Amino acid sequence: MNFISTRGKTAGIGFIDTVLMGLADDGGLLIPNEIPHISAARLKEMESLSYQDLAYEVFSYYTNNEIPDEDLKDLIRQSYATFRDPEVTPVKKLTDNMYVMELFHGPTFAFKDVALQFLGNLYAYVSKKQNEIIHILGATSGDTGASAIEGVRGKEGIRICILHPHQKVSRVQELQMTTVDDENVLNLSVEGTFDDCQRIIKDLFADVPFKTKYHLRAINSINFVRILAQTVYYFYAYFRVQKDKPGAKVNFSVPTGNFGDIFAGYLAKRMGLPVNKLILATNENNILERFVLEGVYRPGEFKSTHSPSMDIQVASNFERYLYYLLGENPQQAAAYMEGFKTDGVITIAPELLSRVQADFAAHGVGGEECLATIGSYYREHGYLLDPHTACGVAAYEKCSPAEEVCVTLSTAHPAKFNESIELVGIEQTYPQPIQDLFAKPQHQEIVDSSVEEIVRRLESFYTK
Ligand SMILES: N[C@@H](CCOP(=O)(O)O)C(=O)O
Repeated sequence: MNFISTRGKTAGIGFIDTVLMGLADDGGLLIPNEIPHISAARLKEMESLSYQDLAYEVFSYYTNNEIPDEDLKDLIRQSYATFRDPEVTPVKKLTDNMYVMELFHGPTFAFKDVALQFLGNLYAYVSKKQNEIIHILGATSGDTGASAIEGVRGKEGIRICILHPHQKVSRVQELQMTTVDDENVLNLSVEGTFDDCQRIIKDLFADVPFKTKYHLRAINSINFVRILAQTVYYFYAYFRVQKDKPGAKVNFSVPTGNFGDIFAGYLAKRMGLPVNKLILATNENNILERFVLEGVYRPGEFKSTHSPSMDIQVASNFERYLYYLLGENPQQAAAYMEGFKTDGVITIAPELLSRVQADFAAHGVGGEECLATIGSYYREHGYLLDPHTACGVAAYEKCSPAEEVCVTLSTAHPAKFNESIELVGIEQTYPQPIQDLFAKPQHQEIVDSSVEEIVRRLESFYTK
């Protein structure tokens, strides 16, 4: 196993180097040179593994023996010991054919912890073993930032800078990031949107001399390890459902903005997990829905919604999927991405669209629909959905036939988005770690959205 770029000019990269490279040096995204296939017999044997053992098994297909077994097990153990639920990602049944997989039991109450607790520990491990300086640079629409900071705060040999869009994340998301007072953390609040933050990050990672000089490392889902760690919970949920409904075909409804979480599901399917349909749930920023329905990938006008973590126009991982859709042809993938850069649109042929629609269904959930879903699940099932999960549930209702089984990924705890929960007229009690945030001072610098400004702030942070 080694890793190659979707654009074909970077290849033969080992696992640790893939982690460190983040974005491929040719500007593409790193992917395995071949997707490992797990046989049906082996899947059967994996059914009763604990979350940690399952993670070890899935990671082992990719780590290329670069991390000794005991060290890998230890990294996994440490990473999931911080979760409040012993199952890590418990699966709850809400109706006969509908399950919710709760991904929010980690330290920052969002699914990002599943991958970023591991990646934070892995960075610390590599930094120590290889005497590597790790300067993490990331962009967030709210959840990734807090989770990445939590994963590495106070860790020796590591500095982290996170860009978030100024006043476009929820109050709790902002507090989670900016109340951290460790010296190795810098929060830049960018006057712009998440897409501006992500564009800056990608420009800086694509500048190989700059990236090398400052040892830039990625925590966003451009980093393949993010995808890999998120793949594990698809296996976990599928096996839990099989226990309840042996032989059931399983759909997954996935709230997604950057296409990372749902791409992890696609990868699990390509590895042999019998995933039926992947339902792509998004909000009014519905570029991905339009792609699945019409075969046209074109950013629209940015809208602030009840589900700010999905307020994204340009989805980072789309390029990984495009590569597979184009028959693993890097020249074509590079040409499509070049076309997107110049014309701002990708249009695929009808035969490719049929393939997309064989794998995915999609629904962009409106604001009223999102709030109505929160209200009805609270009243009818006594279950409080966060607004992103509510988009997942609304998309499940629209796209998954009633007789089919579906798992909706619950990506965050509702306490992170009280602004929206209040609008439904529901009063919630915050978990203590969230309540505590309101009394803490904040640390952040408000900056404009130019690359030059960010470089200036980074250079002063790195040379402190
Ligand atoms: N929704 C994300 C945006 C960044 O996505 P990532 O999966 O690439 O980290 C967030 O909450 O920050």
